[in-house]
Amino acid sequence: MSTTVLATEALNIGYAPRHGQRRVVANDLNLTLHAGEVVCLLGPNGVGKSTLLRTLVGMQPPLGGRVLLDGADIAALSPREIARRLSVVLTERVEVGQLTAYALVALGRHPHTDWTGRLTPHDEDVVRRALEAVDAVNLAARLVYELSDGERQRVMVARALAQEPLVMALDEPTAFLDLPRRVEMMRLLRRLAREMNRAILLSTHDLDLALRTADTLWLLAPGGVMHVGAPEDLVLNGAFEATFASEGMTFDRREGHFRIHPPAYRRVALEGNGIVRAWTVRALERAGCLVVGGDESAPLRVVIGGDDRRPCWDVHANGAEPQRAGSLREVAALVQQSQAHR
Ligand SMILES: Nc1ncnc2c1ncn2[C@@H]1O[C@H](COP(=O)(O)OP(=O)(O)OP(=O)(O)O)[C@@H](O)[C@H]1O
Repeated sequence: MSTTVLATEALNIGYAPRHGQRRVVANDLNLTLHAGEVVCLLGPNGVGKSTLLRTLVGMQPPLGGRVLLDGADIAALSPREIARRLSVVLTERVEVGQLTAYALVALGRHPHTDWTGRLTPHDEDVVRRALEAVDAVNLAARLVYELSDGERQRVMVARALAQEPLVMALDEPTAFLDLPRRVEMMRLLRRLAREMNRAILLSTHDLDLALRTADTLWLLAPGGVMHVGAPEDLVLNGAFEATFASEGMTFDRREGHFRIHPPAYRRVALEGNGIVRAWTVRALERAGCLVVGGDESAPLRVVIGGDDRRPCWDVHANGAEPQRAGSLREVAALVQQSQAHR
């Protein structure tokens, strides 16, 4: 197993205001993060992901236990000592005034420069390599406030990289990004972990991307219960499904994604296979149906015909003459009509 760069010992997290009630979010967390590893911290809203992340990076004191950064208790390290080992990328937009992307990334060298803050040729080299690593050399001279969300996020990751940390912690780095940019960001983080041997910890609500990208999931369930494991193990043992269990939604273990079930569903037997079947299931579920196999009995039967490029559907309702549909919009309309006439 590779080097442990961050660990917790019997860590309790939460809030202990001077006036008011103590609020425990999770207790007795014993977690480890290794060099070269991508860990995704997942959990439903309000379960405590940000609280844990803030405690791990030393921005919030623990209620009990310790966080060890590179073997040292983070509570005993100075901010500069922490910054040499750990960098943080937060979701909130930081006010950067008139800084260029280059100047912002160069700020990442601060923990390594002398009191004048002057960059040595080595520091400049590190900044250039950080920009290269996130494919942002062409953004160097641009003002940060003019960048798109995706471009700014890459520059923020470059700033974190320029710190040359052992651990990079990112709070929802894919928030505000469109799907291609989210995939790109996750790929980038994965590559940085592998090629630069960084440990990367990120919190996210992107369940699908986390399942596909993370080496390890830290799954924080309601009540502060933490499940740790490879994504596939946590799907197979049911922890993933249980953590996100919600009325009207079930997790499809075979496909690895959640299905949304409208509350009032009607059974529809579906005959047919392949890609047309998959999209027909989606359309029928959206129309409020529970789709069962073609060999099961149901008041409605849909039979797929044609081929993948030009499919058609025969809708049989309660033994009446079948009606032919040339699109899934028509299938949904026929299903709804037959419901109205029930
Ligand atoms: N400053 C605070 N003082 C007291 N309780 C707080 C404070 N900040 C957050 N909490 C509570 O701690 C719990 C965990 O909050 P946290 O923000 O860590 O959850 P989260 O998993 O990051 O949520 P989300 O996914 O919605 O961002 C919540 O019940 C929240 O109300």
